[in-house]
Amino acid sequence: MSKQPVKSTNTEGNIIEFKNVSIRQQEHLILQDVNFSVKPGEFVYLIGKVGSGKSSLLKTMYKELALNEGYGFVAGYPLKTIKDSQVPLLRRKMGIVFQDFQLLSDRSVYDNLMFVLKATGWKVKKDMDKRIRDVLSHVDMVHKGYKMPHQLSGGEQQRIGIARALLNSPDLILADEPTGNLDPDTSDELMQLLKKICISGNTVVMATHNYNLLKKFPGRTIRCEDTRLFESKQEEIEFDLLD
Ligand SMILES: Nc1ncnc2c1ncn2[C@@H]1O[C@H](COP(=O)(O)OP(=O)(O)OP(=O)(O)O)[C@@H](O)[C@H]1O
Repeated sequence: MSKQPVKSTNTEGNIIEFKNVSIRQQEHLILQDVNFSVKPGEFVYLIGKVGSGKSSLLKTMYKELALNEGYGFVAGYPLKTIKDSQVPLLRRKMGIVFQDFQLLSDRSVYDNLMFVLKATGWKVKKDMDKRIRDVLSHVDMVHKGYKMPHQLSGGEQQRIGIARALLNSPDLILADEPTGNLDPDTSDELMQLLKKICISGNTVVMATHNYNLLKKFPGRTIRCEDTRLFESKQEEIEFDLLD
């Protein structure tokens, strides 16, 4: 009998749910009383000052940081009880986009993407080629597969970072300061791309410092402050206080 695919949502219909979670780095308490949930298809910003815990929260979601206190559920998996052997399965349900792109500099765009497909169990060359073409087309980079990363602009490299995140058709995109190294126009283009990906059915959680983007592309905003999370209404965000 074939295995049923793991359902991405919990019984409450949430793709992410945290209840009474505390997050620590080493011994230090970074966030406490973390309670929030995200429905499939939502776009959620995570904001807060430098060191307020945005990356730590994202890392907890992709199981780079252990969740020891409270209940955490992400894309089908309970974070506290997930087995080590299941972590690759969790990671396949999500695409992660980093500020510094994290492309392998010694190989072409195509080979960067091929590397991830091979590492995640793809075997059939024809299917792999098609998937690479599809994700490159999604980010308008279909003719750049032969380029080396250093031959691309920062914005183009980040498009490849997003293409890589999409390879395994994830339900969830986690983006940690994806526009942090980009100029304002390129940041806008990236945002439009992430919004398009969200509209096509993905859930997106994006940590950002870029409050101009928040003004231009308003959305649900969760703020990390003084070790706690707060839902912020757009009009309540004191833009000048956050940088
Ligand atoms: N590996 C680590 N070991 C110990 N402490 C850490 C580690 N990583 C982060 N911290 C600390 O945890 C706190 C939260 O850091 P985190 O990176 O989550 O914040 P952030 O809001 O994402 O900040 P930034 O906006 O600068 O990326 C900071 O005080 C940081 O120094």
